[in-house]
Amino acid sequence: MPASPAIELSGLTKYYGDVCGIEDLTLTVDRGEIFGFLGPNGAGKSTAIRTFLGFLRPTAGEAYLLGTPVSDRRALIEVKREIGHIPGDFAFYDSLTGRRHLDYFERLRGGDRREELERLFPAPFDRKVRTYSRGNRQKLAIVQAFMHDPTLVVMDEPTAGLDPLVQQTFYEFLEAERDRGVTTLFSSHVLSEVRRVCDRVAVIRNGRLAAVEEIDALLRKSGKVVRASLAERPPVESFDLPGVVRGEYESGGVLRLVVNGGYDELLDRLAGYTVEDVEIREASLEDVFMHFYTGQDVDSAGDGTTPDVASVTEPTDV
Ligand SMILES: Nc1ncnc2c1ncn2[C@@H]1O[C@H](COP(=O)(O)OP(=O)(O)OP(=O)(O)O)[C@@H](O)[C@H]1O
Repeated sequence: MPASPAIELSGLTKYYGDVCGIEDLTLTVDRGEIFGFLGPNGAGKSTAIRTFLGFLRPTAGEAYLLGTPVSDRRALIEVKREIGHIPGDFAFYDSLTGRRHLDYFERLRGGDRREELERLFPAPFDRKVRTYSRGNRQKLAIVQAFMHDPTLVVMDEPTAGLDPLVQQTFYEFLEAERDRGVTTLFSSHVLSEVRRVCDRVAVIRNGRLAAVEEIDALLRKSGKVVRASLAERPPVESFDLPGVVRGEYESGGVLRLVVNGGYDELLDRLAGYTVEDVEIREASLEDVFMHFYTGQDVDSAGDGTTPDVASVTEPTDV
């Protein structure tokens, strides 16, 4: 029998009273994936993680971890032995040293890989956590999440506070874990890191799933960014063409268009002006995000429905 998915969400919904945390999340994370949960502040990433790990009771729906329904509390205790977790707000005991924390987690769940991880993510383990920088707290959180050699690790913004070198070590570590068959899911609003390391990504917007995509497909779908310096400064609405999903003038006066097909029309239109310079490049994940966060009803399945350039608004903070 094939192994059950690492994570399965079925209509998972969580309301805090009247406030929507997440609504009707349905998705599957396969074994051995590095899966990204992307969304701006307040999108529902933490709520999703805390609900599918069983820390919050869902308002509706069900989650399965390694095939076990989270609502089965007894089975959940068992399956948690195979799971590692980095919460967004790790509640360390400030007056204890890092080492004492790790001793505690080792007694609780095991620590076969503790030494290896302490070497990989060194922190001042003999100092009290009170004195730790944000990065050192994160390193301690990483060591505790992986040291019992879990099958699945779920992390809420794990790289927050890590310096670039340690981030790099962390990404390489995740890739090596994937090669061993370990599944990791992490939330982020740092798009470059998701692009760098994830196999697939769920984009979450206002508590709902906006898309689940392979990273490559997401970037392909996002099309190209065309930056053009024009001698004239035609209104951005002049480029309200099929395939142009977003348009604006940058502060330096360069016209910037996110284009997804329909290049002929755009080139024809540009040819009507004096083009002093033009650059066409792959859209970044930031540009992709703008599709999802313009506040327009961009089709979540990405079937090409696009808002008019003129009505495209500034993206929210991602
Ligand atoms: N304990 C709570 N009580 C009431 N509302 C909450 C609570 N926790 C979260 N929310 C609300 O649920 C929604 C989703 O929040 P959540 O923290 O899950 O988002 P997030 O994507 O993790 O954001 P961030 O990146 O800022 O951590 C927000 O509207 C938030 O205000």
